[in-house]
Amino acid sequence: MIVTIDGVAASGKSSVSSGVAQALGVPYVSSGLLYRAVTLLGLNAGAELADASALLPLLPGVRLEPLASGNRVWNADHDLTADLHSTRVDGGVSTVAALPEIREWVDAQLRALPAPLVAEGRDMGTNVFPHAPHKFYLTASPRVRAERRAKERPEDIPAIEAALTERDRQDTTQSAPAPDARVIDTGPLTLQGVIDTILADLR
Ligand SMILES: Nc1ncnc2c1ncn2[C@@H]1O[C@H](COP(=O)(O)OP(=O)(O)OP(=O)(O)O)[C@@H](O)[C@H]1O
Ligand SMILES: Nc1ccn([C@H]2C[C@H](O)[C@@H](COP(=O)(O)O)O2)c(=O)n1
Repeated sequence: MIVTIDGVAASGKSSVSSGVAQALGVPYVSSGLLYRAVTLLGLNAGAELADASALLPLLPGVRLEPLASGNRVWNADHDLTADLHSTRVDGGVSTVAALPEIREWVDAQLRALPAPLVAEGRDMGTNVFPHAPHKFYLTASPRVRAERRAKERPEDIPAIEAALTERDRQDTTQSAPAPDARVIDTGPLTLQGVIDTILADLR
């Protein structure tokens, strides 16, 4: 069984997916971490982020470890995870995620994983696992998402909100909900409330 949880930036996808996966006793996979890892390696190498041919040679050592408690991304024996959620990576990741060659590489990594699993991102329900029997799509207003993010980042709420809105705009192409996804506005819900809503639907 595959459960897909897509949604806009900072809508709670990874926190909710982790909670749902732990309740089900299965792993979850955060596809955005792979796009973030490609971006980090590209930035560190001084590569042009819009040039797939400069990025693809950096990827053979990249491996995602889909633990239910939190995913980790490795480049050979170097753990990249702690560096993937920086403002620097946020600023470049949409450029990388727009490259068809990089999307193909990410999709292949995800499809190679064994079911059952919870998969989160933007196009899990539409493109990567279109036949998944259970699909969800998380939303919340930019202000609500920025207020949540501000608890984890040094920037102020208006700056975070502006960056999230810009990333939503850049990611629009791959971010449409699947027609058969249940859309959940997480704004009025607690994190546990969203997890419980999904678990109730699955039962
Ligand atoms: N329903 C909720 N109520 C309150 N806080 C929440 C809720 N959902 C998520 N959060 C908090 O919002 C923040 C962002 O959540 P999370 O990182 O899971 O989102 P995301 O969609 O995976 O983000 P990104 O797109 O940047 O990878 C976290 O601090 C998380 O604890
Ligand atoms: N399936 C996916 C997952 C992610 N992306 C892109 C778009 C995001 O800006 C970026 C980082 O993802 P996040 O950590 O915010 O979930 O990666 C995508 O295009 N498709």
